[in-house]
Amino acid sequence: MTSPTNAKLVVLAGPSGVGKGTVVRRLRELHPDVYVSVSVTTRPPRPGEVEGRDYFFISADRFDSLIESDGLLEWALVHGVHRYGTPAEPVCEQLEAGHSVLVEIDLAGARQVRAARPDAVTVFLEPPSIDELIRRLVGRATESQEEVDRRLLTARREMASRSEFDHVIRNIDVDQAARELAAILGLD
Ligand SMILES: Nc1ncnc2c1ncn2[C@@H]1O[C@H](COP(=O)(O)OP(=O)(O)OP(=O)(O)O)[C@@H](O)[C@H]1O
Ligand SMILES: Nc1nc2c(ncn2[C@@H]2O[C@H](COP(=O)(O)O)[C@@H](O)[C@H]2O)c(=O)[nH]1
Repeated sequence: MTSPTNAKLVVLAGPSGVGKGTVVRRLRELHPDVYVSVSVTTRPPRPGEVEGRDYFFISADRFDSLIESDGLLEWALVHGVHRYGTPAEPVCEQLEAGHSVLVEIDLAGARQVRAARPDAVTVFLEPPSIDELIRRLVGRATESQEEVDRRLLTARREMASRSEFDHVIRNIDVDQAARELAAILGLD
């Protein structure tokens, strides 16, 4: 898989609740043509999530088939519960067509992409503080207390990995963070 043009593969990672989804939504408002990969997941949809927009919600058997057929650029068991993966084909197609691609994934996935595609540009989105991260995760109110605790445990490990990334964006203000991400994607 090569990208003959200036098309970039940009990986956005960061702890659960830091605001990755929120920043990517703002990026899409600013740059409606940006291509954002849609992951597959074995997690059930949350209220309001739309198939094919937020995720492709698939069965564990289907996920196994995608792994076996090399259909995923990367995949991971995230927070020890559900599997998530990046479908390889649409990413390759976009890059070959000269379009930059943004993938929003966890730390394990970011490491796999970096190994498979050393030309990928990695971005870590960090919170202003751990207390603010907790406020955001709890305030979102989409997870049980048990799940919040699990995500915070993972978050502490992920925060320690920030120096592995090519860029670090501190998500204080959503608009500012989205503009910094756009600049990395070469959209400004
Ligand atoms: N800059 C910000 N200031 C204040 N609140 C924010 C900011 N960015 C995001 N939030 C809020 O934080 C919460 C978590 O954001 P979001 O769901 O985008 O996180 P995430 O990193 O995508 O999480 P996950 O990895 O679990 O999917 C949301 O309620 C969102 O509105
Ligand atoms: N390795 C991958 N991680 C992914 C992918 N898609 C999303 N994610 C990460 O999962 C967590 C949890 O997401 P949620 O929607 O259940 O809150 C989040 O941190 C995402 O970054 C993927 O394709 N591969």
